[in-house]
Amino acid sequence: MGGSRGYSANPSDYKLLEEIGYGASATVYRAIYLPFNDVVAIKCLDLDRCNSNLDDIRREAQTMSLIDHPNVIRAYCSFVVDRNLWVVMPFMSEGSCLHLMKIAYPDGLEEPAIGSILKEALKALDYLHRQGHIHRDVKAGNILLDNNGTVKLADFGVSACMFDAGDRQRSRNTFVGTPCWMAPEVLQPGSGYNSKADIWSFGITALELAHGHAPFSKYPPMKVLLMTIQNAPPGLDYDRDKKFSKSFKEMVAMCLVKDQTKRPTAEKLLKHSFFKHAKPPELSLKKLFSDLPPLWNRVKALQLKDAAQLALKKMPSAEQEALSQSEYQRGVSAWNFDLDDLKAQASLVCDDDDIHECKDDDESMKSSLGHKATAYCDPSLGKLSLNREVSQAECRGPGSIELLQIDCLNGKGKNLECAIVEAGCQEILGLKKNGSIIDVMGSTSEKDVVLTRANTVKPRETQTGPLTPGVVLSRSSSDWVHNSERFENESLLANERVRQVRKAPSFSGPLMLPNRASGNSLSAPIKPSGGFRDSLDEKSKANLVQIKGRFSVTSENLDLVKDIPLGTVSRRSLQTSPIRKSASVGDWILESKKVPINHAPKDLTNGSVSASIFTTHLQNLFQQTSLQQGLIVNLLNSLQSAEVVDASQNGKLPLLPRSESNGNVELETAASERERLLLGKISELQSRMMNLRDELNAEKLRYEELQQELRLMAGAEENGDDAA
Ligand SMILES: Nc1ncnc2c1ncn2[C@@H]1O[C@H](COP(=O)(O)OP(=O)(O)OP(=O)(O)O)[C@@H](O)[C@H]1O
Repeated sequence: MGGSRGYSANPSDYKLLEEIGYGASATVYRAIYLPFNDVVAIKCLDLDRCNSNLDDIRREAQTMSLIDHPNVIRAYCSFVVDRNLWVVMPFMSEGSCLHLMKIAYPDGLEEPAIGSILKEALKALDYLHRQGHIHRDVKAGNILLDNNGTVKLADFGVSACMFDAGDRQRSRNTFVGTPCWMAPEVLQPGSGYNSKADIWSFGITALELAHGHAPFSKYPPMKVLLMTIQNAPPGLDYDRDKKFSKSFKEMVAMCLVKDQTKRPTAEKLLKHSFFKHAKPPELSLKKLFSDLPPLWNRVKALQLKDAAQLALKKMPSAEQEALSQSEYQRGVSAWNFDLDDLKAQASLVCDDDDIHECKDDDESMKSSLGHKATAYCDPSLGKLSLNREVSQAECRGPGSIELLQIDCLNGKGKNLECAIVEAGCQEILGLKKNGSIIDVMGSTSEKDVVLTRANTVKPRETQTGPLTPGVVLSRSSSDWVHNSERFENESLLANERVRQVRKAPSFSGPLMLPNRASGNSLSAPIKPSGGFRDSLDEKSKANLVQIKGRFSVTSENLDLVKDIPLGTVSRRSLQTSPIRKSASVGDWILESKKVPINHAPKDLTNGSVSASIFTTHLQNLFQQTSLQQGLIVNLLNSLQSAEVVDASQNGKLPLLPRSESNGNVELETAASERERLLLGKISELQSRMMNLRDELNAEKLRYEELQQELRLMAGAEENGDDAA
């Protein structure tokens, strides 16, 4: 292979210089072809990282060398060096449009520049399509610029062959590509696609150049897949994109039609008024790079930033994901998809902010990918990918990455990422304080910088891996513990649980929860009955009749506590009362056994018992009776108001209507109903009070009788002594 135009296939004829680009499986170097002293670019493809066999690679490289169009990068020659394929190409001194935007135009380019770039790229596509080729990877990262304004479409053939041997859709339902740029028909297996897929990607590239990033670029790939299939096509917004012309918007809309048959061909699109009025690139593009440092320095700065972003992800498990995400964010086209896997993952993705959207996504997936609902709930899928966003800065695409860069270049960076970038950027870019980059970037407001930093230091968590109870609990249980500390009330706890379930990602399938290790264990499952029930001892549980609000009623104390709101009982009374506060959950438990109300001393009449024992016992009894009396009085004092509040909250008593507009009749009805219920309660309480009074009087009588007996016994003893 090779040898065209006199370039040899001898590696020693080339001197590799700086790295000027990197992709999924290739690194691109600036190089000198020594015999001619000519600057070239050499793409070094790591054959070990490619899936295709050498024959496929050779064939594609040959195809590439046959291409002859001013807007398509052609290979001068290609040859194998160790385990690498070297492809020698013309050197494009300003690199790709993506790198250009990343380094200097985070919010996109101006329309005249976009028009020029797109027109040249479209000419390339027109040529390729006429030749029967589909590019399949049209994006800003593959549009190369030279300092004289030349625009060339790159990455044709070789990378496609590297990964899919000429057929992007493989038997395993996997395909490669950069999802944000992919046409819906490419993402949907079996539907087939043709050169119109390039027109869709071309439309996405137009948006990328206009905004600095592709639509949906902040989302993980599986979500992009869903959104591309289900959402309305992206486009230039008539309000947000006011600065762009109507013809530009129209041209984009023509490309981004979901029905591929309705998209124009490249030839037809070239006739659109937007391109008719496009300026020659040498006029509109040169000024874009006038103040920028050399390409290799820009690339190095971007690499440092990427490396720093990866360094931020310290957890080993996150590294792989971060790397993948970084590649994805960079728009690397060799992101490998397994459609089955993606469908499974996509069904589990649920963004906090996008619960609704996610729901729609699922619906769409069901219809567009032919999945049944049960497929999404199948725990056997085994894989879980919670909505993964490595960091806000990363996810917001090149624009936000650039802001971070600005922060660092200005020497304001304080976090790890900035520290690393800061250490290298100034030197790499050869910048002085009044250097061109700083001037260009200095226009960015302080606010943006602060925002970017804040976003970066607060990465959003994502977990990828098998759906195991541990994964679920590690997140939810800590939240639970935190929240249960705040809410003692069982009903509040239940509400909180509902909220947590809503907040948590929607996991489908049964979960085997581990047994509680200890009461304080963070991983302890929350029982449906809540904390209060757990606080009761075994005996209480056995007697448990009802848990009502904050109170338990057991069969032992049923009569005593029936319907009495104890929360209003004074503390002083409670210290010696049968009501105590549960230490664990702060609820009140009534222990009727402590003070047996109707307990009559059985041995009082037994003459063998000494009078002093009787006296102590009777004094205790009297004390308890007095306390009970005090308790009853306290209860009665507080009962009425407490009952009103409690009953109102429980819906037993109708609250008086507050709105005056309800009219007098309604007001009166409610008032009389309320009055009736209150009166009922009062009479019920009165009868209960009378019963208690009777009991108290009986106790008093009994007490007096006992005292009488005591006196008699004492007198008898005295008489006996005298007689003796
Ligand atoms: N001829 C060239 N002149 C200057 N820079 C180049 C040239 N070819 C490639 N590059 C730079 O190298 C980067 C990677 O090159 P390329 O896209 O061919 O690699 P890749 O592995 O195929 O990447 P991708 O993942 O996008 O397919 C480009 O985005 C561009 O910035």
